[in-house]
Parts: sequence; C-alpha cells; structure tokens
Amino acid sequence: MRRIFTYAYTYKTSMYIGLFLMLVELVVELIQPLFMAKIIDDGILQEDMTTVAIWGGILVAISLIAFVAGIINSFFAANVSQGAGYDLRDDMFRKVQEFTSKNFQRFATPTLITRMTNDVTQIQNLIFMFMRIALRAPLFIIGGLVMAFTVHKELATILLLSVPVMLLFLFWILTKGVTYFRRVQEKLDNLNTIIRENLAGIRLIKGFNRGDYEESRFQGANTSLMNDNKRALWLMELAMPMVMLSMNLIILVILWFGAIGLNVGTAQAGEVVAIINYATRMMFTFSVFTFLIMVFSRGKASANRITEILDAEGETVDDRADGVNKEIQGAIGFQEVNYTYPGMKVPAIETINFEAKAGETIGILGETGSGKSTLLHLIPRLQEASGGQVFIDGLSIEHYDVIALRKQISLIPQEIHLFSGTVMENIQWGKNDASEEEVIEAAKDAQIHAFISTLPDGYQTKLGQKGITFSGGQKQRLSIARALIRNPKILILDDSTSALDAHTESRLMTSLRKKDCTVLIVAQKISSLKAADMILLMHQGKIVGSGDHNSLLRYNAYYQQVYQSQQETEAL
Ligand SMILES: Nc1ncnc2c1ncn2[C@@H]1O[C@H](COP(=O)(O)OP(=O)(O)OP(=O)(O)O)[C@@H](O)[C@H]1O
Repeated sequence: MRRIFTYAYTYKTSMYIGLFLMLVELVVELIQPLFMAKIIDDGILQEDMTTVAIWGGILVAISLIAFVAGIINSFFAANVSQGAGYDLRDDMFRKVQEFTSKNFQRFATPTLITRMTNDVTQIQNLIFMFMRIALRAPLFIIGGLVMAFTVHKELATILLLSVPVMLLFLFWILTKGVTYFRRVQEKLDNLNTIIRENLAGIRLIKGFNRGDYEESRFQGANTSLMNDNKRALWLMELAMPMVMLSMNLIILVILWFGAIGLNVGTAQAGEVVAIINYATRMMFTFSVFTFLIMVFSRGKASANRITEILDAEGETVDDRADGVNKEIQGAIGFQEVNYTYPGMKVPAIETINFEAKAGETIGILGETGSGKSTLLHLIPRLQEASGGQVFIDGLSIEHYDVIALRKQISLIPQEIHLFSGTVMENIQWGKNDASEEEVIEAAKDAQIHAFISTLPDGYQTKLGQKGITFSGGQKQRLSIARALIRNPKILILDDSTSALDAHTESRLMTSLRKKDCTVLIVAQKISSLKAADMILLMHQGKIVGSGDHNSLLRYNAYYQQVYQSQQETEAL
C-alpha cells in the first residue's frame, strides 16, 4: 500500500495544497458548533439580536470559505488521483513488456487487463477519497473530542467512551472487507477470462453449437461475481445502520445527562447543543468511515494485485547495459543447448548442436511438439537456455545488448498478430520511419503487394475490428513483409508459410534467398525446405538428423519416412 501511495506523492504540490484545503474545511467544521453555542447562549437566550447577527454573519462567512476550499480540494484530489493512476498504468504496461514467459504463465491476459484497468480505478478512488475525506474523518473525531472537552468535560467524556467501541467495530469490518473485495476482484478476473475466450472463439462456439454451454459457464461466473459483490456490499451496508444506531443511543445518553445538568445548573443550553452537534457530526463521520472502509478495502485488495505485477521478475537480460552492441553478420551456433519450461520435468529441447553460416537458409522439420518453436525463441533471447550456449557470430548471445540484438533479428511467431490500423501501418510497425517505397518493396518481397493493390484503399485499407479481415495466408505474408522491412540479419519464420500455396511459397523462398540474411524456417512440408542449405530434423526435443535435402534423403531413415508419407499424401 505504501508503494502505491508513492505514486500519489509524485504530485506532492497538488497533494499538499489539497490537504491544506481539507484542513481548512476541518477547522471550519470544528468551530461551527462553538459559534452556534455562542449564538444560543449569548444571543438568543439573552435576546441580543446584534450578537446573533454578528456571529451568524461570521458563521456564514466561514461556511462559504469551507465551501470554496472543498471545491478547490476536489480539483487537486482529481489531479493527484488521475495522475497517480496514469503513472501506475504506465509502469504496469512497461513491466508487462518486460515479462518473462514464466510471468505470462503466472498472470493470464484477462487478469492483467483487470489489474491495469479496474484495479487502478480502485486506487484512483482511494487516493481521491483520501484527499477529500480520509484524513478529515479521523482528524475530525480527534478534533471534535478536544473541542467537546473545551465545551463541557462531563458530557464530552460520554462521547470519548463511545469512540473505542466504534473503532473496534470498524476495524472488524475492515479486515472482513479486504478479504471480500479481494475475492470480488478475482471473480472479475474469472468473468473476464470467460468473456475473452468467448469473443475469441465465437466461430468455434457457433460451429460446435456450444452456445448454451458457454452461456451457462458465463452465468456461473457472473452469478458468483454478483454474490461476492453482494456479500461485500451487505457487510458495508450493515456497518452504516449499526454506526447510526449506536451513535443515536449515545446522543440520547448525552441528552439525558445534559437535561440533568441544565436542571442542576452545571450545564448551559448552548453547551448541550454544541456537544450534541459534535456528537451528530461524529456520527456522520463514523458513517463516512464505513464508506471509506469500503473504498480502502477495495483499494488494498487492488494495491496487492498491482504490486504483484510491479514486483514480478522482469527480463534481467535487459539490464545488461554493458552488452555488446554491434552489427551482426548472422552466423548462428548452438552448443549443447537445453531448455526446460518452468515447472516441467522433461526438457522441451536437449543437446542441440548445429552451426549456420551467415546468409544460409536453415530449414527445421519435425513433428508437432518436437521443440522447433522453443529452439527458435532462444535466438532473440525470448527465453534463456537452461543449459549450453547459443552463439551469434561466434560470441555467446549472453554478451550482447539484448535490445541491440533484437533490432537485427526478425521473428515471425507461429500465431500471427495484426494490429488494428491500416495495411501500411501494420507493415510500418516493423520499422517506424519506413518510407512508402520501403513498405511496397517489403510487400513485394513477401508476395503480398499484388493482393494489397486490389484492395479498395490499397495500403490505406483498414484492418481489424473496424476494417477487413485477411485470410490466414494473407496474414502470414503481411507479417513477413513487416519482418522484412527491418532488413534483419537473421530472419526466423516459425511455420509462417503453412497457409501459402506451393507456387506463392516457392516465389517467396526465391525472394528470401536474395536477401542478405540468415533464414531459419520451420515448415511442415519437405517441399518448402528442399532448397535450404541445411535441414534440421527434430524429434522429441532432439536433432535426429541434419544436412541438405539430398543427403538426408539418402542417409536418414526418419527423413525418408516423412518424405515418403508426404509424397503419398500429395499423390492422393
Ligand atoms: N509455455 C510452456 N510451458 C510448458 N511447456 C511448454 C510451453 N511451451 C511449449 N511447451 C512444451 O514444449 C514442447 C515443445 O514445444 P514447441 O512449441 O517448441 O514445439 P513445436 O515443435 O514448435 O510444436 P508445433 O509444431 O506444434 O508448434 C512441447 O511438448 C510443449 O508442450
């Protein structure tokens, strides 16, 4: 929680001004009953209308000051809370960019979205409330008691005795509230997960007629969220009447003893009215406390969830400021490389050894789950090898500045991702300052230019939710153009040509060979890899054969088997 408040402290000038204005409001609130007592005792009871008018005028004036202070305080409170929320989201976003794959396993996408949006909103509410009333409430209780003692000691003692009981009750509500609201946020994550899965898989759901099942899953999560929300709100709703009831009883007791005091002459009417006034305002303050507790409970639960993200381990490799930052040629070497995913017993790849000269094309072939993607992810250091070493131009990749290294490597992941925006923007995403000519050239190399030219707005055609949708093969080629525009020294295609027809694929391979870069390409079809300088044959995380197409076909039984079965399938 303290960490989260440091975000508010960034806006300390606004914070101090706001807190000062809040103190102005507090002081006015504390002295108002005193002035009222004066009007009653020295004015009304003495029938002195001049005193009533003077003190009445002062009362109105200070109330106006408090009113204006309140409005300006809200302005500063909004400034601090919104600013802190902005910075929090910004830092969380940056942190997520640095996340290791282990973190993505720990925090699923929906929870990251809830934490960066809803949880931050809870913190903003908390900061706003803190600046508006959170400090005012306890200060008013203390100040109110002090003032009440200056008015009438005996009656003020009754008020003092009630405070610890109320505080204990509120503390109990607080501890329960934090647990309940944490549960609410978790249920919100759960609901978001289901919504996300449904939106992403809507065609699948319709195709499988699983609408009813998904609806009941959604309803289950929705009901669960509603129930937990209700439970938390009930707790808070219970607090308010309980506080009111207790304080009303205390006011009755004060009235009782006040009446006795008036009769025996140890108290004056104005004093009793002032104490009742303090008691009423304290009752209001305690009821505000219950509301604050709700905001605090929610805020605390959210603060923990946000801190988990901020404290998550980032990519330590990024810290390597002393790393080598040089232009690479593109030679790649793997030496006894292993990689085991966190929490897994069996390595995904093991004892991987191969060398690729700069400019060569390396094909990777292997059944599903044989470790092809894992191997590729080690090159731009998306994952760090668990054992062995990966070299680029003979230097272990650990010694490179990772950002500088990644600038020279283009990886097209298996799952193609296009951004909402125009075709041009999607290609330029690879290189911000790319000119239109460069975009067109990359599109031509990726064999997608002809298709883009047929679109109604050409390169300005919008993609994504508000635009058109590309087919699988078109998406693949667009993402290849996006990778090529960076002029990488190492180009990695992780099954990125699977949706292309043989003719387009062959033209693409020809244009890639003309590029001055090392190409690593995963493909399912041997026909896609025939022209590669070397093919790595993977099976259960190991390289079980390597060489060019002809030598593998001659000497490797496994390759012969795969080749044979693909020939038969093509013949069908
Ligand atoms: N994040 C992960 N956590 C745990 N295991 C994983 C993770 N990602 C992949 N694996 C496992 O590692 C092994 C290799 O996966 P990888 O994705 O590298 O295979 P692949 O050859 O690229 O498969 P495909 O051709 O189906 O994409 C598989 O057994 C897979 O289940």
